[in-house]
Parts: sequence; C-alpha cells; structure tokens
Amino acid sequence: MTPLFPIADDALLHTLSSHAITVGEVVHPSILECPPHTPLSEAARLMSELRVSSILVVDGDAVLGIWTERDALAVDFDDPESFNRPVATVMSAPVRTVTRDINLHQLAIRFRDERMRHYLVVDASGQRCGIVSQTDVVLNQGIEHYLKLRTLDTVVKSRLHALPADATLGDAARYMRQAGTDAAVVRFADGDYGIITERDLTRLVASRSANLQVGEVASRPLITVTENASLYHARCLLAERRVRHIGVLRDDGSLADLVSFSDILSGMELAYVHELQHALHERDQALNTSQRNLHLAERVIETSLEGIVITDAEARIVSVNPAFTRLTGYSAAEVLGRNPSLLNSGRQDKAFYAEMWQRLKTEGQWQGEIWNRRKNGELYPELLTITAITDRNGRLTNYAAVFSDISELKANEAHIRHLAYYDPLTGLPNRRLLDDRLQMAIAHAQRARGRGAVLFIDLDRFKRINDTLGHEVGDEVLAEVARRLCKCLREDDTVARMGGDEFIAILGDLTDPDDAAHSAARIIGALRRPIIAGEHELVITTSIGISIFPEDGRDPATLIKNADVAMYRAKDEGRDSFQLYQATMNARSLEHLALETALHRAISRAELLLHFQPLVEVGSGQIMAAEALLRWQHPQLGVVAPADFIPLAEETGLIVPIGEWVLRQACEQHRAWRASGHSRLRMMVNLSARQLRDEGFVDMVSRVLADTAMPAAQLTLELTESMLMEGSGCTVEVLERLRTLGVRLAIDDFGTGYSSLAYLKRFPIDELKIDRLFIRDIERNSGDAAIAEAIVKLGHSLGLRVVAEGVESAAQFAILSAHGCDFAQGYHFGRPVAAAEFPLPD
Ligand SMILES: Nc1nc2c(ncn2[C@@H]2O[C@@H]3COP(=O)(O)O[C@H]4[C@@H](O)[C@H](n5cnc6c(=O)[nH]c(N)nc65)O[C@@H]4COP(=O)(O)O[C@H]3[C@H]2O)c(=O)[nH]1
Repeated sequence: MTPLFPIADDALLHTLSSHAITVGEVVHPSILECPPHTPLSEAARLMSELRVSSILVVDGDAVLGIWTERDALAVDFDDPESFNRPVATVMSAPVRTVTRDINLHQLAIRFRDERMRHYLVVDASGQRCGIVSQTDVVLNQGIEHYLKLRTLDTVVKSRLHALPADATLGDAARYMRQAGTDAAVVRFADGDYGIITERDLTRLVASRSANLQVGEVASRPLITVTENASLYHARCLLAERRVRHIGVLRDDGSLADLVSFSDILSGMELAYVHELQHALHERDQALNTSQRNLHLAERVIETSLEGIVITDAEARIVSVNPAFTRLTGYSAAEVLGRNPSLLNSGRQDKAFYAEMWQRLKTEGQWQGEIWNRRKNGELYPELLTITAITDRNGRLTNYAAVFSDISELKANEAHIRHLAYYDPLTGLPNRRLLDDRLQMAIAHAQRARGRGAVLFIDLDRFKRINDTLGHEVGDEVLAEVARRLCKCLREDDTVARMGGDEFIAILGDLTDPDDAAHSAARIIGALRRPIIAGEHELVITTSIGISIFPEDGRDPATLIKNADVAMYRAKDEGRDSFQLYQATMNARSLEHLALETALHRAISRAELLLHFQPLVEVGSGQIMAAEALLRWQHPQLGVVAPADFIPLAEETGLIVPIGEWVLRQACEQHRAWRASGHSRLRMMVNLSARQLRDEGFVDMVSRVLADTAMPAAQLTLELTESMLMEGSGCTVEVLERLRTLGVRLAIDDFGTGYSSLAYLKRFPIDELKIDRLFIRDIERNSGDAAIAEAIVKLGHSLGLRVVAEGVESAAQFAILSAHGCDFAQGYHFGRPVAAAEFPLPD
C-alpha cells in the first residue's frame, strides 16, 4: 500500500527556525575601524564616542585583528605609557567571523561554546558587513517568553566581590581579568555600592587617566533589582538605562551579585537549548506515533475484507488492497495508474455518475449502491463509500473508495421478499402479491378502457387426496397444478395461490369476455389430464368462477368475491366446469338464506317426510331392504331434493336434529312394517359426517333403537367413503361403538373416493354400495364394468356384501349378477316412494 497518511513533519523545529532571526538582520552596518599603528588611547576614544564595544584593526582590505572593551582590561593603568602603544600590539587576532545567514540561536550557541563576545559578520563573498555582539543577540532574539519565565536568582552566582573605593584602576583591571568578568562592584566607605566596567576602563584609556582610585571613576549608585524579578525585567531595565550591568538584591536588601548581558544570554541559551531538546523529543514522539498509526492503518487496510482503492486527485488509481483483488479479480499491477471506471458495469447512466461527482465535490463524500463488473465479466452489486481527501491546506490530494460485495445481502433480501410475496410450495405469487397485481391490472384496464378477468380456480374434492394419500402427495399435486396453470396462461397474466386448493388467475387486456371462458376451459382440460404423484395416478377436476372487470367490480375484494360466488355455482352445477359471474348469483345467495330460515322450521312444521326405495337380493330377486330417503315438502317450493338442502343442513348443524328425526321415523316405519308381518325386511338410513362428529350420536342411536324397539341387526347405517376419510381415529371409535350396539354399517357411493384396501380394513364395515356412476354405463364402458367387478371382488375378499346402486335396466342387472353382486337398488326395481306405496315383499 502507498502510505495514506503524510508522515508528521518536524513542525516544532520548523516553528523555531522560522521564528529565528538571522545575523544579517540585526548586524550594525557601520564598522569602527582603525589602522594598526593607531595609539590605544585613540582607538578607545573612538569606541567611547560611538558607544561601541570593539574596533577592527585593518590594513586596507585586510582585517588584522580586533580590540575590544574586554582587551582594555589588559592595559596597565599604572603605566601611562601603555596608552600610547599601537593598537596592533594589544589587539586580538585573528578575528572570528560568522556569515550573515546564520540565525541568532546558532550564534548564541557559538558565543557560549567559543566564549566570544564579538564576531565579524561577512557575506557570502567574504565582504565585511558589521560586528555582532552578545548584546545584539540578547536584544534581538525575540524569545522574551524564555526570559519572562526565568527569574534573576537562576543566574546569580552569589560570589559577590566588591572592590574598595580606594583600589587602583590597575587593581580593578586585574581583578576583572582574573575573575573573567566585565565589571566590578565598588564598595564605598558609607556602605553604598558603585560599579566600574570595561567600558569605563576603555574611556579612561582614551583619556590617558592613570593613577586613579576606582572610587573616583565608579558610577554610583549601582542600579539594582530584586532577585525574584524576571530576566526579562532585567533586560528591559538594562536597555532602558543604557547600561550593561545591574545589581541583584536579595530579599533582605543585601547585594547578591552583578548580572550582565552575558549572564542573561547564558540563562537564555540554557532555556533555549532545553526547549530545543524538548521540541526534538516531541517531534520524535510524534513521528513514532505517526509511524505506529501508519503501520496500523496499513495493516487494517491490508487485512480489510472490504475492497479499498486510493486514487490521486485526477482519479488515477495509486493503490489497492488485497480485498480489492479478491472482489474484482484485478491485481494491483493491472489497475495502478488507471481510472476506477474500468469496473463500470454500464448499469448506471451518465446522470448517476454526474450526481456522484457533484456530491463528492460539494460534500467530500458519496455513499451508495452500485453495480460493477468483475474482471471475469460478472456483474455484482457493491456498497461503496468514496471520500475526497484533502491536505492541511484544503487542497484535494486523493480519493479513497471502500466497497463491499453485497450480492449475498441482495440475494437474502430477494429471498425474504420472495417469502413475503410468494407461496413457498408452488412458487406462485401469494394473496398479498395478487392484490397488488390485481390493483395494477384494474388501474391499467381503467386507463386503457379495456377489460380483464379474475378466475377463481378450486380443485374438486382435493381434501380427499390429502386425507387419503397424505400431504406429500397432496403437495405434489398442487405443485403440478401450479405448473399446468402457468402453462395455460400468457406470460403477462398472473396466477396466484390463495391457500389450500384455491388458485386465482388474473387475465389482463381481454378483447372479449369469451376469452376468459376459453382460458377457463383450457385450464379445466389441462388439469383433468392424469397427474402422477408418487405411485398414484390421479384425475383432478376443477371448478372455476369468472368475474370480469370493470363490469363485475372495480376493486380486488369485489372481483375476488364475485369470482368465488361464480365458482360455487360451478360446483353446484356438478363441478368440473366454469361459470361466469352474474349479478343474479348473489340473489341466489339470498335465496339460500331464506331456505336456511325455512329449514329451521321444517321439523316443527312437519314439512319433512321419508321416501323408501327397495333393495333386492340379486340371487333371488327378493326385496330385502328399504333405504330411507329424506324429502322436504316446502309450502311454496314443493318437494325439495335432499341434494338441495342437506348440504345446507350440514353447514348449519341442523342435520343433527334432522338426522335423529330421520332415524326415528325410519325405525318407527320399520316397527309398523314388522307389525304387519314383514319382520325380515331391513332398514337402511343415511348418515352425514356432521352427525358422526356429534358427541351424543351413538347415545342417540341407542336411544332411538330402544324407543322404537328396533332390532339393531336389521338397521344398516350408510356412510360415504368421504366421511370415513374426513374422519380421524375418532370415527373408527364411533363406528366400533355402533357395531357394539349391533347395528350394521355400509359404505355408500363406493368408488368415487380414493379408498385403498388397507384403508377399508381399518373400519368395521359390513357392506359396500357401488356408486351408480359405475353402473350407468356398465353395458358400454368396459372400464366401468371392470371397476364394478373389482369392487365386488374386493368387497368379498374383505368379507363384505356388495350392493349395486342406480340399476336402471335389466341388462345392467344381468352384468352385475354375472359379477356376483349381492344386492341391487335402482329404478329398475323401484323408485323411492312414500311408505304406503312401498312394494313390501310377499
Ligand atoms: N339416477 C338414478 N338415481 C337413483 C336410482 N336409484 C336411486 N337413485 C337415487 O340415488 C340416491 C340414493 O341415495 P344416496 O346415494 O344415499 O344419496 C342420497 C343421500 O346421500 C342423501 N340423503 C338422502 N336422504 C338422506 C338422509 O336422510 N340423511 C342424509 N344424511 N342424507 C340423505 O341425498 C342423496 C340423494 O338422495 P336422493 O335424491 O333421494 O337420491 C337417491 C335416489 O333417488 C337410479 O336408478 N337412477
């Protein structure tokens, strides 16, 4: 990786050096010069007049040496001749130089290290520019804060040496030379202090004053300041009074020492060097921290699972991490220097990228989802964050892009969406999505002034499959039904599963309502083809109701409800068909309501009655039994067939009291017939599933048997195949209890369900009644004949007696007789009639 963070620069050093003033800026351009033979007193005079502390001894261009106030200490004040000596004989040589461009900090360190007090300043070509002294440094270093922080006591050496006022100038010069100081305190007899300095001695050299006592020339009083005053205060005082020494007083008022410019300078240097070291230390630490951060950042980027791309300000890739390579397939070498647009998928348009760059420009960051293309061409969605990186001056230097592949996230999202809107078994849209689609289709039809249709598709008797063959088979059937439905419809149409065995199809853009009818017919035909589920081959029939929009409704709820009404009509009409919704169908529902109310009163108003149909023994042709069949003599409607009101009675629960009434009536009738000598006749009574579920059912039968003195063995209760299948273990138990009463049990309509042999064995059954569906065409349809024969054999193998229902002709009877059928029932022997008309056996 290319480093992302600029390495911390030496900010502190930078600050220090930028504030430092160069020697060239403070040097006084005028240089006091004299030839080598100049008498010492003359040189000193020049210096005293101009108040400078040194004079250069030059010979033309050549600098021979320098004579300074310091050198004045070497003059023998006791010998007046010494003032006339040529300056060249007492000067210091060679002259030390510094260049103009060094800064005052560096100069201060040289003053200290080389124990110098003056330097000749030269330019790059060696030309003399002036003299720089320690005073210049102290006055110009611009580091007042160091001086403010330190007090005078830090530079006081506490070794005050005061000269007596009667000491000679020679004593003073010697003392200063030996002590290495540039001034001496003079104590007067009255206890007062004065001061004598190099400058005084230089002046005395100029005036050739010998044999004087220091008390005569010392300056007094001595300027003083307390030791807890700051160096800064002392420096200001020195500048203000134009002196170079100051006395420092202790707290008790006694004189502690003299402090000079050079003392202040050395104090300051100390602070400066300390500060410098501190700055360097801080810089090192910052550098270390910065390097540590850098290392950490590099590791994070290196090991990040998210792809990272760094570009320069022109969006050229300068660095990528390993995750980038893993996600895109491009190695670093392949992309360095290139524009990240090489990943573009083409899925986002120009406007998208324009907006992205605009956002980066104004806000410095962009985040969003984007489709990119891997090196292998594969498209993938990524979550991308781009950040514009600027330097400390706000100048754009880089872009950093961090992205992660969100394909899996998207897939999960899609999966969840799918679960919310699709039926997991068939993969079809569910009710929620159907509502959306239907809404859209209605709106579309409205806009286009067109039409559409809703088909309510319900599989006939599907419950039986589930109950008999198990849910796995049921599920297979539903999945196959879904596949066939999809095939029957156009791509733009929607087919959804509403739950259970109900499906709904939406047909859009209908040119003619007949098209909906054609589609329904196509669906019924397609579903009727046998379905192989597991080892079973099943034939499914379907009932479909159709509502047309906008005619039959303008909202999903109404359209679905009306298609549902139409579908029930199709079921009523014998299933396996479709019906277009008609407004009158709802009116028919109202009729149902009226019927229900009337049925409630049917028993109390004695509108119910029984008809009886004979059963004959095939072998003898003798009437062996009578089946009781319920009739409703409605005051207005006339005789209502059981098929028209028994489902309603079952639905409302009325079948329970009605069923009891039927049984009681049948037994009473049997008692009457017995009484008239027909004691061998058996009675057969139909039961409905609802009755079997009624808790008190067995007790009711037992009560009726007792009440009517009915011989249980002569009563056969008929159950349908579907009743057995709908039932649970509870039904077996109920049947067992009925058998315990001595009652016989028959299975009605046998063959229309999906009962298996094993299934039948579970129930305590005595008789099987072959559904008349198989008898109807038995002469022409060899398949039906084979089924009838198989049922007879099956029944016999289970020890059951077999009855053929709906026998209408002698030919049918002959065939059944040939197959070994035990009993027969049908119009051929007698229609259901009132008891009085029943053809009792002889
Ligand atoms: N085409 C044709 N039909 C024949 C022939 N022989 C008899 N049938 C009809 O077949 C039905 C036989 O009754 P089911 O199968 O038990 O079918 C019965 C039975 O399931 C139910 N049902 C009748 N009475 C009662 C009852 O008291 N209780 C209960 N729960 N259901 C009843 O209503 C169904 C219809 O009864 P029904 O209309 O009386 O219709 C009767 C009868 O009239 C024939 O040769 N050809």
